[in-house]
Amino acid sequence: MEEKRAKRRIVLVPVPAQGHVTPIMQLGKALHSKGFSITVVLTQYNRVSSSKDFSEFHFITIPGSLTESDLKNLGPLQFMTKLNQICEASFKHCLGQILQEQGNQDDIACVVYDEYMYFSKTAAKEFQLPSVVFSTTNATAFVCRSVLAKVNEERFLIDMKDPEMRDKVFPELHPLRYKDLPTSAFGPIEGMLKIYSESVNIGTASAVIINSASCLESSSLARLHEDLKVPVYPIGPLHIAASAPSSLLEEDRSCIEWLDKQKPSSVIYISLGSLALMETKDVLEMAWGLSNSNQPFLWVIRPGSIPASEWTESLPEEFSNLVSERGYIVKWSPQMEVLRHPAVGGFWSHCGWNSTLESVGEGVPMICRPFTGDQKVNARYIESVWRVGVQLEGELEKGTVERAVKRLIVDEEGEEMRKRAIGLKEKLEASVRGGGSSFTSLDDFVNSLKTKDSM
Ligand SMILES: O=c1ccn([C@@H]2O[C@H](COP(=O)(O)OP(=O)(O)O[C@H]3O[C@H](CO)[C@@H](O)[C@H](O)[C@H]3O)[C@@H](O)[C@H]2O)c(=O)[nH]1
Repeated sequence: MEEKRAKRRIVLVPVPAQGHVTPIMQLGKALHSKGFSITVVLTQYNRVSSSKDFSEFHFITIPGSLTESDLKNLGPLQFMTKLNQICEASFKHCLGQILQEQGNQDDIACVVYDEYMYFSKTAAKEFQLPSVVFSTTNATAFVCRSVLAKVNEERFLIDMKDPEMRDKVFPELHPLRYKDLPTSAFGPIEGMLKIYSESVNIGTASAVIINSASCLESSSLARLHEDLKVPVYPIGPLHIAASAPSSLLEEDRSCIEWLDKQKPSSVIYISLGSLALMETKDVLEMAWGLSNSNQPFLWVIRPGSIPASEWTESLPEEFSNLVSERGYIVKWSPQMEVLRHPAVGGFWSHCGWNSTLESVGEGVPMICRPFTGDQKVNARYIESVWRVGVQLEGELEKGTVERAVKRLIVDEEGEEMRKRAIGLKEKLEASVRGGGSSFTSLDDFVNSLKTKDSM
């Protein structure tokens, strides 16, 4: 194949939210280490601060985008729809400017955009630049979204309301049940299906990069490759391959000192990611259950995640009493460091894909309480495919919370899950090492940028 003059710049377009910013910045770091210059196009909302890891990256903010209060008012689904409408023109303008400044169109190797920033593909096409989709969820969730984008909306709505159907396995998506499908808690199903069909329609994109590894989901990756008819590159877990701190919130490191005082594998760490919200009654059931389990716990409660509360002040005194006995609360933790800490024996998670990879990547078993979207897919896989966790389904109740904690931290069953999680950790580490599947996949992607016919 003919070698072209090396194109050295990659333009990244992240979704402005923690769970998406983190992996795309890690991808940027991985590509930078392969010799590419990185330009990150940001919206005005949730900007990445340029830490030393990204000091050589070029950041551009496109004007006219949405603000934090827009997110609150619109909710994530509408926010993303609107963001895609607003950003299309400003991104085209921005790309035009980058090209003009460089004076050489050939210098941009490709535009890598988060699958939910689908406006990017139009601009890339207009300037005849190769575009590549980056999925921050896993391949199984991508397959699900492709299936959902094609369902009969009316029929699907009826099925999803039927309790018997909800427990049934969805055709061709074994072991996922109807209730495990990545439907959204953030708005009506119609809006969600529209976003899904936009995001899975990869248009003229020439490849898909996924933050996953073939040891986790080889059949979904194969299916995706077959469906999309373009190369699919599983290059994760990126937090192991190219760790790069990109927290949008300030981390409270005092929890590490607290962990230092706890016994090995005794602490349950609780964090529901950057978007999930909690009901006051659930917070209380959790506090009761955790307290009754007699295990120490470290709990991240994000400001604004409890209704009518800046932080925890609207909760009754009972909550503080329960927590003060053996718990520690922070607003935001250095999560990867927490999961690596020997005192941590289990992770109560909403099962966002980053948290899932980070937990399995440290061999920590999980209590799964998914909230929305792909988290339900991940929870099902954690419990019944990888068998490294237990899922809490239905109403949250202090008795079930207490039992789940004991199953994970105290019982033999938890020990078995921990062993399997450590087994997966080893496989994941091997996949990003020289010769491993994700390592090779990243190399294949980089090589594809150098050959004329593959883009
Ligand atoms: O106290 C905390 C809590 C979280 N994190 C980090 O924040 C990220 C959270 O990401 P994730 O677990 O994926 O959750 P969300 O923020 O909810 O992520 C969104 O994006 C993910 C990737 O697309 C999806 O899988 C989720 O469903 C979606 O909600 C992780 O890297 C954590 O390490 C911290 O650093 N400190």
